[in-house]
Amino acid sequence: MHIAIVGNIGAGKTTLANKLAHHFQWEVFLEDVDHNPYLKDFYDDMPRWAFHLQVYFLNSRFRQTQQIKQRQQINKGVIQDRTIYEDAHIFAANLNQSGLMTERDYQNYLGLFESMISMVDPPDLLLYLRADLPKLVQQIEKRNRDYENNIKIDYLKHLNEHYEEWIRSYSHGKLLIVDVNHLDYVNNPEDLSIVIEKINSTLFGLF
Ligand SMILES: Nc1ncnc2c1ncn2[C@@H]1O[C@H](COP(=O)(O)OP(=O)(O)O)[C@@H](O)[C@H]1O
Ligand SMILES: Nc1ncnc2c1ncn2[C@H]1C[C@H](O)[C@@H](COP(=O)(O)O)O1
Repeated sequence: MHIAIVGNIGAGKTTLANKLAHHFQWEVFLEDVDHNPYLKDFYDDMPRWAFHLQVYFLNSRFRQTQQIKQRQQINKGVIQDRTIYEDAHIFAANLNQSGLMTERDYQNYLGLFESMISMVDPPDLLLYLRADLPKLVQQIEKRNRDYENNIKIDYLKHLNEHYEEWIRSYSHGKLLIVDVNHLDYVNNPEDLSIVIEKINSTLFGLF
């Protein structure tokens, strides 16, 4: 079983991924953030570093998908924090449309993505955490990563628009949308139970 958690920056993916991994006793696969050599530079100067960051994320995410495939082959459950789809359909697309990644670099990137994607298995369940801008801002501030302090509201807004468009057309498998605006699964165990019930119901028909 493979559940992938998707959503905008600060939506609560990592927090939920860890909690679900604990609950189901499955392995968790997180994003390569702390050792990412481009992320800080990217936030300082997006046009300069957009292509480098996308290639880095694409490679690290692809490597992760292959590790997840191996776990699936031996019937291990997996919770994944963010997918390779989001790199291309959300982040790279947004950078290109916002004029922060040139058409030449974007097409080069998409060629690489297309070559890789045929080797990627979709998750059994895509769990989209939908959050409005105030919730995202509040949670990004709460996490307090210094390089994210200057993220513009417009950047988050455009990412949210891309998420909504992508989710509308998602067709690779089961999809569960959870509105997290009024959920606090950090401090409130009942809120976590609500999410777990929804997952069980969507995946196994249990409630
Ligand atoms: N539903 C929630 N309610 C309250 N706080 C949350 C919730 N989800 C996440 N948080 C807090 O918000 C911050 C960002 O969450 P995180 O899981 O790192 O988001 P993401 O991985 O989506 O970027 C963390 O400090 C986390 O404790
Ligand atoms: N593909 C990406 N392009 C740009 N930025 C990205 C990409 N994938 C992740 N990020 C950024 C967004 C955040 O600053 C960190 C971690 O993501 P989070 O949603 O907080 O887990 O990396």
